[in-house]
Amino acid sequence: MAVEYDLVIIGGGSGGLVVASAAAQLKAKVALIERDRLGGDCLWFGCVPSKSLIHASRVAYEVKNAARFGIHTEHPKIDFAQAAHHVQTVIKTIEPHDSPERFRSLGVEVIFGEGKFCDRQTFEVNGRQLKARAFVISTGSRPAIPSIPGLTEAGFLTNEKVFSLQERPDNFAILGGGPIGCELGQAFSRLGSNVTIIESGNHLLQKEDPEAAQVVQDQLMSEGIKILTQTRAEHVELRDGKKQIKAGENTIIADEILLAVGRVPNVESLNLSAAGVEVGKRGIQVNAKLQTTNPRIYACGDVIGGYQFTHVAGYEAVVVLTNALFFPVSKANYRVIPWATFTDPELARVGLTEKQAIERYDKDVYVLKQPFSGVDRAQAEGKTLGFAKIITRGNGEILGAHLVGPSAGELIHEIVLAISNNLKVSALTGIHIYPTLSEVNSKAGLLLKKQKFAQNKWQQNFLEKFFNWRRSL
Ligand SMILES: Cc1cc2nc3c(=O)[nH]c(=O)nc-3n(C[C@H](O)[C@H](O)[C@H](O)COP(=O)(O)OP(=O)(O)OC[C@H]3O[C@@H](n4cnc5c(N)ncnc54)[C@H](O)[C@@H]3O)c2cc1C
Ligand SMILES: NC(=O)c1ccc[n+]([C@@H]2O[C@H](COP(=O)([O-])OP(=O)(O)OC[C@H]3O[C@@H](n4cnc5c(N)ncnc54)[C@H](O)[C@@H]3O)[C@@H](O)[C@H]2O)c1
Repeated sequence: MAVEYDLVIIGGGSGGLVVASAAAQLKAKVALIERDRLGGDCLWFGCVPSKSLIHASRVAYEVKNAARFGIHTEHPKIDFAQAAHHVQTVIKTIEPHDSPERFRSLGVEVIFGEGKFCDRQTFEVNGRQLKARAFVISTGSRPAIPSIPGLTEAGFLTNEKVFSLQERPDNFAILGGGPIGCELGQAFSRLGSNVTIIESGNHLLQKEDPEAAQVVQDQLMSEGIKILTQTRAEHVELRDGKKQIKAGENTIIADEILLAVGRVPNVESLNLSAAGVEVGKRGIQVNAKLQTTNPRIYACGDVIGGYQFTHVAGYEAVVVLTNALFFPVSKANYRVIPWATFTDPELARVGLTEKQAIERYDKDVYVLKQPFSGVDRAQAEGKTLGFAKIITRGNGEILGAHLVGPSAGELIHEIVLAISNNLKVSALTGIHIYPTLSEVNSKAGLLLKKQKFAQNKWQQNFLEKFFNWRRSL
């Protein structure tokens, strides 16, 4: 059956934009359907605004704490509206890269509208029926809204509204202590809000190495953030213009509530059943080739409910691109997926946790832990909190790494490169520039040999005897 398009992409965010631009540059006929603005969560309500706000708040913190370096300043006066303006300026500067004009100039037909599938090969939008050889669903996710009595009536913020605030909430309650709750909790606190984070799990950052997560949790608490773990908000009530949250034994009075309790996939309006596309608990079901249950329809990014990161959506987009345009032979490989939470200290991870490694390799697991306090550059900058923890096997195979400390999100890439290329941990021990923070990796890498030597009594005895004998000659 003749079709009008090689590819129709639904959703123009981190995943969809990569597929659209690459496919058009490969001369395929491509339509990109977007119901709102191109750019997706990352540009408008996610990575870009959050990292911009975090930067402003970090400057405030550094100024406030400059006296330890002999730099005495007035207590910083925080103009929240100007910090919010910085956030919007960064978005505006990056936006042209994701603009409809740019995509049209690349040859993509950009269609604004919210459509739906009519059958397995047709998508209808703005009254037009688009037939394509293949489709890509990259409609992302939205914040999960827990059903808490009184919450809707009292009002709440999500990541879609929080970056538009022009006034700092004096008392700010955050439900959820994942990456959004921790990053924004610390940022708002450093900009002057009294922050309370309510987390149902037993510690913040549940997906991280617990010891590394504890370093972040302790730092947030030391900055004055109130953290309630193993606690859920049960009821919210608006009283005298304030939101009163009942959570276990606690009553929290807040000017604003931010919801950060996870995500749900954007699938409802797509009429996926007409196309034979099945949706599971976390999102659209896909196989390793990122084909849905209709093999001509692919899906990538947050909507499939896997690793919900911009760089993963971009990676999956490339797998989808080659499969959807040519032959479906490419498989997504999630062996080496790094990510970072941009709190201060940052927390970055790749690969297995210690617990997962022990479950898989039992006694053949070594934990190489190097604190930042042993890195001279960290001392010079007064940034000694945290550590690098590299998990290896006895043969030096790197199973995972957890870095918590200054610039952890940058430093992890050396280990990512090593794991991706199947390099042993000894590869990290090559000459590193002194004094740099990246010495944390080389110092951690050296620990495998040290630990093995410390365990090897025979080798120690042998060397002791050898040196005794040589001195006696
Ligand atoms: C506060 C916050 C901070 C974050 N920080 C980071 C970070 O630092 N690093 C990182 O890697 N990730 C971060 N993320 C996650 C990242 O934003 C997402 O993983 C990424 O945007 C997912 O890309 P996507 O293409 O799947 O979805 P999106 O980029 O959200 O794109 C989906 C697009 O589809 C459109 N759409 C939805 N439904 C329809 C429909 N029915 N029809 C047409 N169009 C539709 C939407 O309008 C949107 O434009 C953050 C997320 C949040 C919320
Ligand atoms: N730096 C980054 O890369 C970055 C930053 C922000 C967000 N993200 C992405 O966005 C996703 C969503 O972030 P998120 O923080 O909303 O979700 P999340 O699922 O990662 O964390 C949500 C937290 O809320 C807790 N929770 C769930 N229900 C609760 C309830 N009713 N009361 C209290 N706590 C509850 C969970 O235990 C969990 O710790 C992340 O998983 C990540 O993929 C990435």
